[in-house]
Amino acid sequence: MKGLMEKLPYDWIEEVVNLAAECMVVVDHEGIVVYLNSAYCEFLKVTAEESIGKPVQDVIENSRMQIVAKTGQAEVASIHPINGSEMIANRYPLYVKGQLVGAVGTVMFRNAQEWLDYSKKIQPIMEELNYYKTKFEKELFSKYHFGDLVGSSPKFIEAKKLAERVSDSQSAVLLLGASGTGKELFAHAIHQTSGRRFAPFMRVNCASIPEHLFESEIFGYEEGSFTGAKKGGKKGKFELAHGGTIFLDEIGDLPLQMQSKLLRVLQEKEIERIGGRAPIQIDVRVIAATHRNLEKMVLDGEFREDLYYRLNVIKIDIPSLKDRKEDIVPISRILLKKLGTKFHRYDLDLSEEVMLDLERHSWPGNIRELENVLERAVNVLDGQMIYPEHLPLYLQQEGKSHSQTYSGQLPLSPTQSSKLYGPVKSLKVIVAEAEKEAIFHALTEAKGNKLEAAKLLGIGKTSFYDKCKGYGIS
Ligand SMILES: Nc1ncnc2c1ncn2[C@@H]1O[C@H](COP(=O)(O)OP(=O)(O)OP(=O)(O)O)[C@@H](O)[C@H]1O
Repeated sequence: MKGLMEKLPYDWIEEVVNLAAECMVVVDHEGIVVYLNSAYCEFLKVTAEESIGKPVQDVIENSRMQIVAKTGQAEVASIHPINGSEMIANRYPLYVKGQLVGAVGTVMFRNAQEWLDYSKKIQPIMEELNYYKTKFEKELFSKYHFGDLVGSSPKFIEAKKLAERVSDSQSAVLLLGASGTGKELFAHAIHQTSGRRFAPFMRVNCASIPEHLFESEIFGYEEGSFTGAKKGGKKGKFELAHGGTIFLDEIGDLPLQMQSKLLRVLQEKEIERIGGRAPIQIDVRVIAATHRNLEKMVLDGEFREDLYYRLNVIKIDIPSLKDRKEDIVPISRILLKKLGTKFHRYDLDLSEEVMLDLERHSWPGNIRELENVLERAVNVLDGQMIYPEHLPLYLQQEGKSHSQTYSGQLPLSPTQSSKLYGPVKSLKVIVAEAEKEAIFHALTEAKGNKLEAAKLLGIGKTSFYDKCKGYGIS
């Protein structure tokens, strides 16, 4: 091999090194710089003259060249922070006639501009990756603890104590309660207190997955198992939850056919991907939740009895807000604190009248509805105290009808009337306000589902969307 470069004019060699090796440094056995090419000089903003003869660590920050020159161990594609940038460095020991005489180092990119161009391309990709990583971690790992479950009513304390006691058991848990009572929060807290807390928490909304996609979502599939199957296949939720907890939300909405498939997984403790040849062992703890009456569904033949018994090992009834009125104000205060942080509004409080209005309402949407009511109040509030006029119209009306029924002072004097109703507005404005409130109310009841909300209001989809647009409701 010797002499291969003999025909290469000497002044070409340097150019070739500059072009081919990008940034290059050569050190001797003691780690003293013996060569630094012009691209590296340019990048480091030094001259070759001032660098050659110096220990490499004095020329290149974070250098490990002196180590490689001693150990003879190559370091390939290592991340090397220089000038505030993460460079990719290769360090090779230099052997001449079988003797370790030093080391040669290169970093990718010939100059800072090249690096900048590259990092401009890579930056948005890294940001996107971080965004999905955080989202994935957020979704996959539970975030609530029992400390987040506010309430001191006996029924609620009983439910919370039972949940805490069974957290570490491997048995299935069935959470029963009306919509918005905190079933998902309970599921998170149980997982978070269990020995599985460092493993994933996977939520499956049985009501929202279309029937034809259920199997592939839950059990996954192998590559090429059907038209449109992703390359490399896909893991199902059970596989993703391996070692952790799977939360089967709205289990009462699971179609019968899917109930049989789910039962099989729970019995066999293994799943088979669509198009897969071998079963996959899984170890997951199941927590199911529903607002529906599963016992009645079993009697009506809508829910499999055997599945019901599998899921109903530990049953926890979560009380509705109307059955724990004493918790309404403490929960509201906690929610106001959270809203304060979200909207940068601090020391928010409830007036006496508002506390009474909140305690009087029946809260069909439970804590979710309470959250929406308070968020709305914070949005229309100027100071820190929430008064009845900051509540949605339907709550104001309830409050008013209560005072009308019980005050025994009807008809009201003009002063009383304007105190209660405020200044007289045009009928058009009053109708618009009432419509807006009705839309908010329906959206709360329908958990944000616009089609459902339109149905509740008895109007068409287009008309509903038009109204939302008109009132700036997104
Ligand atoms: N005890 C509680 N203390 C404070 N906030 C709560 C409590 N319970 C529920 N919440 C809040 O109320 C909202 C609804 O809770 P969650 O989603 O857990 O209810 P859910 O019963 O699972 O509802 P759905 O059946 O509609 O899915 C959430 O934003 C949650 O943070």
